[in-house]
Formats: sequence, C-alpha cells, structure tokens
Amino acid sequence: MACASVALSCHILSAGRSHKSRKFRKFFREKPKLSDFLPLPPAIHSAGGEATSYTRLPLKDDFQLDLAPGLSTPFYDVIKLREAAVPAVDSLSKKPYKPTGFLEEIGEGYEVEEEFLGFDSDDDDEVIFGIESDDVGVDGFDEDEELKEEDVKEKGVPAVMRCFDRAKIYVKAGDGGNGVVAFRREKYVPYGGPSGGDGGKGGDVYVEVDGSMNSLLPFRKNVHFRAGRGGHGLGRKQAGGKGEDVVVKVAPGTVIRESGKGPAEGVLLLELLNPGQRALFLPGGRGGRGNASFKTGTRKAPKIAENGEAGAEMWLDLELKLVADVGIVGAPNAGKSTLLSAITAAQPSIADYPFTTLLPNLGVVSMDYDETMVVADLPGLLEGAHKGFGLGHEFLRHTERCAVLVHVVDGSSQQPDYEFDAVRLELELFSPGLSEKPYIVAFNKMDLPEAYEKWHSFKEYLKNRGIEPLCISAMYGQGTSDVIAAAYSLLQKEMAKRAVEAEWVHSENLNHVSDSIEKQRSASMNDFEIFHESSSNTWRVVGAGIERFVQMTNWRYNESLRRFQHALEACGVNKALRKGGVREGDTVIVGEMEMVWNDGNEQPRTSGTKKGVSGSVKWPQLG
Ligand SMILES: Nc1nc2c(ncn2[C@@H]2O[C@H](COP(=O)(O)OP(=O)(O)OP(=O)(O)O)[C@@H](O)[C@H]2O)c(=O)[nH]1
Ligand SMILES: [Mg+2]
Repeated sequence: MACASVALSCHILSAGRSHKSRKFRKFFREKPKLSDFLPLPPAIHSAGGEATSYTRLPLKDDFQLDLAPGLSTPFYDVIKLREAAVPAVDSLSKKPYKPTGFLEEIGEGYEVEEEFLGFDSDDDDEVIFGIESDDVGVDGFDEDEELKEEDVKEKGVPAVMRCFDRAKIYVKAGDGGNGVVAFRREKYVPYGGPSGGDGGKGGDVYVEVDGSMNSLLPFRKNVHFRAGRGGHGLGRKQAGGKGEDVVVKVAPGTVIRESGKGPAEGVLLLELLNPGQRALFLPGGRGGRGNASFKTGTRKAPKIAENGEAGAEMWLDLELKLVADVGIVGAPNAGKSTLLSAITAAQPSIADYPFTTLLPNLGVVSMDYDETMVVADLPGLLEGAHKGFGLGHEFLRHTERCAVLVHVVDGSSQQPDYEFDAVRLELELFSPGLSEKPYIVAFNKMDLPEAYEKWHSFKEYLKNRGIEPLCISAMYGQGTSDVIAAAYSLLQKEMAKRAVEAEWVHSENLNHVSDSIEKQRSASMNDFEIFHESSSNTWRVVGAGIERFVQMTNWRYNESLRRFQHALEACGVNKALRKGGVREGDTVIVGEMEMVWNDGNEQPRTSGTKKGVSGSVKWPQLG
C-alpha cells in the first residue's frame, strides 16, 4: 500500500495571506453586487487548480433533502446529506491539479497584472498537516465501479490514516541491576568482610513533545520502547551503572491514555500540548542491594543480596488532536480548502469532488508581526459523521481543540440553509461542546449567480436566529479578510476566557504518572489483603509492598528464605492467614511465589526474641 511513500510536512507557515488573496482583496459591506464576484476566465478559475477531469461525481447533488410526504418544505429533522458522496479512490490517487495560469485584464474591479497563480505539485513544499492525497492508498474502490449508496455505509479508514493520529505503544522502564554477594579476599586481611556492590538503577522512560512532529506515523514501525536495565553490582563494593533512559517523542497535541481493556477508553494520563514539554513517565527500577549493604553490627558476613526492582511497564494509546485556533468545517465541496488557501500560504488539494481533503491541513494567518492564528481545514462532514460515516468521525474530534469554528456553506448548493443546519446538527450530535463553540458563518461561492441569488434569503434565515453570516468568494479571495477579522476577534475573546484554564494546565505536574508509581513502590508491607479460594485451598496475599519484596528477593541465597519468613511474620501475613483458617497443605501465593502452609514445628526461627511461630509457610514449593 502506498503508506510507505507518505509525504508529511510539518509547518508553521511564516507567510501570511497568500499572494493571490492580496491581489484580489476587495471588501464588501452590506449588500454585495454580483459584479463584485465576476467570474474569471477558465484559466484562472482554478485559483490554484482546475478541476480538470475529476468531475465524475456530482457536485451539486451531494445533498438531498428528504421531504416529509405531502410537504414542500422540509423539516429540520429530516435533513439528509447524502451518504454516498465519497470519491472513487483512484481519482484521489491522481495529482489533484497542476495549474499554471496568468491573469489577464478581465474587467471592472480586478487588478490588471501578470501573475503566477499556481504551483507545481512536483516541487511544492506543501504546507499541510497530513499526507498528500496522491499518496494515500485507499482500499475498496474502483474508478470504473459505480458507487452505490448502500455500498458506502460506514467507511473503513485506511491504515495510514488511522496511524496518522492514533497509535498504540508499549513502554517499559529498565529493571534495576542485581546486587551481588562478594567478600574481600586479601593477603594479610583474614576477615575482609562483605564487599558485594549494589545494582544500578534501571533507565527511565520520558515522553517529550517534539515540535517538528506533526503526526503519530513514526509509531507505525516503532511500537516498543524499553529503557536499559541497570548494571549488576560488582565486587569491591562497586555499584552497577544506571540503565539507559529512553525518550518517546510525540507530536504537540498528543493525548496519552493507558490502554483500555476491551473497547472502553483507558484512563487519561497526560495531555501534551506544547513543544518542549517533557514528562518523566516511568521511573526505572531500584538496583538490588549487594551483601555489603546488609552488613550490621551483629551480622558481619551476610550471604544475601537482592534482585533489582522490576521497571514499570504499560501499553499506551496515543491520540493526536490538532492544536489549531480556528477550524474550518462544512459539507463536502463547500470550499473549505479553497478558503484556507486564500487566507494562508497553505496549498491544500482543491478539486471539484467531495472528500478532496482526507486529512486536516494547517495554515497560519499572520495579521501582524506577532499576531498569528493557526487555521485547520477539516475534511467534509456528512450526515451520520458523528456515527462514523464518511471521514467525519475521524476528524470531528480534531475540532474539539479549536477555539473558534468557521462554517463554510456552499452558496451554490440546492438549499444552503439546510446544508448549514445539517452540519450544525452533526456537530451537536458528535459532542454538544462542539456546537457551543463560537463560530462564524461564511456563505461561499458568491461569484456564482446561483449563490448570489440565494444569499439574501440565507442571510435573512440566519438573522432571524441571531446569526450574522458573511458572504465570500473563497476562490477570488473576496470577503475573506472579513472572515479573518471576525475569527480573530472571536478568538481573542475565547482566549481571554481560557486564560485561567491555561494557567491551571501549565501548573499541572507532568510527572504524576511516575510519582504515583514511586508512591506505590514505597507502599508499606503491612498493607495487604488476603483472598481465599476454598475450592482449591489457595490463599492469595495481595499487596504492593509484599509483592515487591518477593520480586526483589534473590532465592539463590539461603539467607533470603530466613529474611522472607521473618518478613511474613513481621508484617502480619502469617497471623492473618492463621486467623483466616489456613490449614496444613494449603497453597499460599504471594506475587509470583507459590508456597505450602506448614503447621508443624519445623518452621524457621525468625529472631532470637521469638520462640518460633506456630505456623508458617514452608519453603519452597515452587509453583
Ligand atoms: N465558483 C467558486 N468555486 C469555488 C469557490 N470556492 C471553492 N470553489 C470550488 O469548489 C470546489 C470544492 O472546493 P474545495 O475547496 O476542494 O472544497 P472542500 O470544502 O475543501 O471540499 P472537501 O475537501 O472535499 O470537503 C472546487 O472546485 C473549488 O474550485 C468559490 O468561491 N467560487
Ligand atoms: Mg477540502
């Protein structure tokens, strides 16, 4: 599949509005004249691209209105956007357009200038947040095959697009190195004493936001991230080295969840928005102690050492949400990409068929030296997008991060007002929060007579609902400066509202996952629960502290057994088992260790002060 040749580019565009939009800038106030939108000759019509031969799918019939029987006016809730308006894949795999045109004098209202309008798609340094549509391999479509409505229900999203903004990875912190048992042997030093060094700490796992990344595609090939294990201790009290850290780099706007079991979403762990943010995610395991560390005044030659602590491990679900200020939404073919190309230097694919845009494109509008806003052009929405129809579902969630939405309505469609309502309904159904975002309505294609004719009634329709729409011709860059100004002013207001929230986000402790693991590691051994399975006479002792103790015990040394028995007695496990009614021969499981309970008197003595215990787990009966 064509995934391998995916061309990605990440840019924050420095250029502001495109050259062409400046040339054609013309503001209209209350009532625009049709002459304001004079169509240009075909050579220029493309404003970045002729539709050439890709007009196989109907343009205006993308929407159909289901009328209630006997009614000439459709109800709001029977609005239907056609589901089947999905392009043939082969048509997507062709170069969308390759325009090169020169302006000519075309009449009143336009500047006369020779100007290069197009770009060569071969050498374009494309400013998109995603992949070029000609590189996308989409299965299941044939150009010659007639698309039937029932064929295109819930559309499968190609693998490359799934990986673009979602990934599942495995991270593991390094295990601590083992401590060792060693004794100093030197001439003339008869009792040199213990000299086994401690193991080194395991490597940590960090997660860092890399500003140059704009997708999660790198995780298609790299799924496992393991930090290095700590070095084992050595003789002469030499400690092992620290394990190598691993840094998982993610794109700005990545949300990290613990992988959920089943279809349910896992627990939200981190939201990484800004480049440079770095979180210590999983701390490496502690190194095990060597026998030098066990030396005490009464125990001069201990023959015991610990294993290194196991590093924490986890499966994570990563999800990338766009971090754009303004999101352009609308039905397929409404002119969203054309608008983006008119107000920014982005050069998204534009063509006369629905679903030209498969992945979001980003562009930056710079009003002033330090006043910029990031605008995202999103794939078209159609009815049922909130349920996963078309491409909408994959990308609707990208709009969740946008502060402001710009609704582009195709003025030349049959019923622009119903198209607008349907898109709003889709947003609302996906998430009520989306429809509450501040938005601007841009009635597009005003250069076409059929759009011009409908503008007045559309405006009235929205005005009655308290909305003031703007009319534009994205193709000729007319009215787009009003859209920018309105979006920017809404954005400022929204940002002021969010300032308090942002403060909270910045003060958030990014290392909280690692902190909670550390906290769990320092859990007391006295904190445990006992579960009894009567059918198999099994007793399970569950507690982070005691389980960690078992994991770090190196059973190769005999003294480990004594220490373990002592720990079971001291932290009350034996007592609790006896109280629960444990009997001779029952199985006791602590962590990965399985033992048999022994009621006899052969139990090891735990300390000099105690005379022995009247029951203990017998060592060892490995399961
Ligand atoms: N006449 C005219 N045509 C326009 C205008 N804006 C866009 N178009 C045309 O409408 C068609 C669709 O434009 P796009 O920008 O690709 O539309 P889109 O909303 O991004 O479409 P999808 O990505 O498929 O959802 C193209 O043929 C454009 O040239 C406009 O202002 N006037
Ligand atoms: Mg588009």
